Amino acid sequence: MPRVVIIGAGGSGIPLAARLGEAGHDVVLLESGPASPGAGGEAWTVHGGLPDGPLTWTYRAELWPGKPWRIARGRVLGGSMAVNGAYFQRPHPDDFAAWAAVAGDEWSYAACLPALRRLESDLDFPDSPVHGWAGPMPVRRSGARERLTQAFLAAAGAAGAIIEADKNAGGASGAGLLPRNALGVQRWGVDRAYWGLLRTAGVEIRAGVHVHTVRFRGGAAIGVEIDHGTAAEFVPADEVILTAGAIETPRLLLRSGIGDSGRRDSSVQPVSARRGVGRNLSDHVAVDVPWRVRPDVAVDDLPAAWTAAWNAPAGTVASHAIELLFAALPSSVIESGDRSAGGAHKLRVTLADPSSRGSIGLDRGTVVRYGYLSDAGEREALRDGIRVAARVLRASEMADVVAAADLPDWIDGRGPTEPASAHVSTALHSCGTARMGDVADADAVADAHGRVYGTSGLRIADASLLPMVPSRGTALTAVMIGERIAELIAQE
Ligand SMILES: Cc1cc2nc3c(=O)[nH]c(=O)nc-3n(C[C@H](O)[C@H](O)[C@H](O)COP(=O)(O)OP(=O)(O)OC[C@H]3O[C@@H](n4cnc5c(N)ncnc54)[C@H](O)[C@@H]3O)c2cc1C
Repeated sequence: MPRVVIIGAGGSGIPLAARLGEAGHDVVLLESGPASPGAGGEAWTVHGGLPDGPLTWTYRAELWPGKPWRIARGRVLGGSMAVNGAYFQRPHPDDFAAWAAVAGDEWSYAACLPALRRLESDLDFPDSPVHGWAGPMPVRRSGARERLTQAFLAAAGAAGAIIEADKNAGGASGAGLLPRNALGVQRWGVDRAYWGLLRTAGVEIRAGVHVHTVRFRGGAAIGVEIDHGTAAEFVPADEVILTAGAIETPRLLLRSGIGDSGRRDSSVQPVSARRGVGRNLSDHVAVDVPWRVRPDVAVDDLPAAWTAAWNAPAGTVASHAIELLFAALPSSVIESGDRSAGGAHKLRVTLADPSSRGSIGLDRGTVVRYGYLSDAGEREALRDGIRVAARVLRASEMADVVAAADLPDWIDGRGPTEPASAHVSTALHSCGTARMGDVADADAVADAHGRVYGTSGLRIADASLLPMVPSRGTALTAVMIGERIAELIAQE
């Protein structure tokens, strides 16, 4: 069997490595961060995923020109899934339809459903025909008896949301409990979930090694160069697969001579001039609407940060699709990991189907330029989303839990650019930076199997491939991509 070297042990890389190993490939998985399964902490905190943490990459970013920001991604076995918020929603069938329109039927909902089922054990719906019951990722919904969450769902229903019993069933979008990859307080990232499979499949894992470039002979990838600081090490491969995430995968390509001449590293031999490398960054802009729980309401000692969401399709509450993400714990608790921290809760409003696109660069300064809200229709849609959040928070169904006097003035204003721009951020769901598509499509970097155009023996298998971000969080999508590319390789 050929020797496959996979770069990046995150949401996509670990499932891919495990499945290729199971299929008998000789697999080496290289990870820049340390090998500490479960190192990122518990599922109700994202403390481990904040900038400057010991297990993160920290980048300078720009939400739109002139609006600086800083972001983090996981740098540890498990990648960003080892430090994330642990909500685990499937993409909607409409998201698959949009991907398939660009990349072909191999990315339709029907084609991807076996991978969706194989990756999970849905502990709430084990008998459902659309769910799996024997996969590595445990899926569970919490908040069914939690007072704040139930008030939010009732208010969303009163504001017009369809109530979804199972947000991962692929039905009409609406409001419901969030599926999560956690058991009690324990986050169950890919590092934990696939650990047994990785071991039995004989995958060789090397952590703490940073891959600098892919090396080529002619247009064929022959291995990778590891940067040890003072020395370099060459790791030979029959095939190299990039699963370094939507920021580092395009940067690796640009460092290795793949991309257009203005973007790629000019000091290396050009390999392929596909101009889509580092462009087409698609992510969710977010506005956090702060609100306070009435002083007489006790907040439950919940295992979850985010417990429920309302996914409103385009044309229902705004011209774009909107997600309202409900946190049943105060933000400072979620971000500090300190249960005794008090403060405001946040209802997160995101633009779920953005048309704005950003870019990733090799620059030493600003690496990620999101290019958010470049279009007036998006700004208006986000304002509409904030107005819906205000309606939900002021609904009679929430009156027993929300201290109405503590809602910010700007939710009725003209935001988000003013005065609410101080509350705008990113949901950290980056996709699309080396996207799939037809070879004749000048912006496509890879085919539907992730094979990079203009090369042989080089493939991409992470969210960089997606033509656009799904209308939900991206963690489950990342795992599915790893599973799906393993299936597509088996069919070649
Ligand atoms: C703080 C945070 C919270 C989030 N919360 C949620 C959530 O609750 N729900 C949700 O659906 N989504 C969430 N997301 C998004 C989700 O976690 C990601 O979409 C998903 O993890 C992406 O998987 P990936 O494999 O593409 O990248 P990652 O999981 O980031 O993995 C990439 C891996 O590659 C490694 N790597 C990169 N470059 C190199 C190199 N040159 N050499 C060797 N190794 C390298 C990295 O260290 C990393 O381990 C969150 C993201 C963040 C950052």
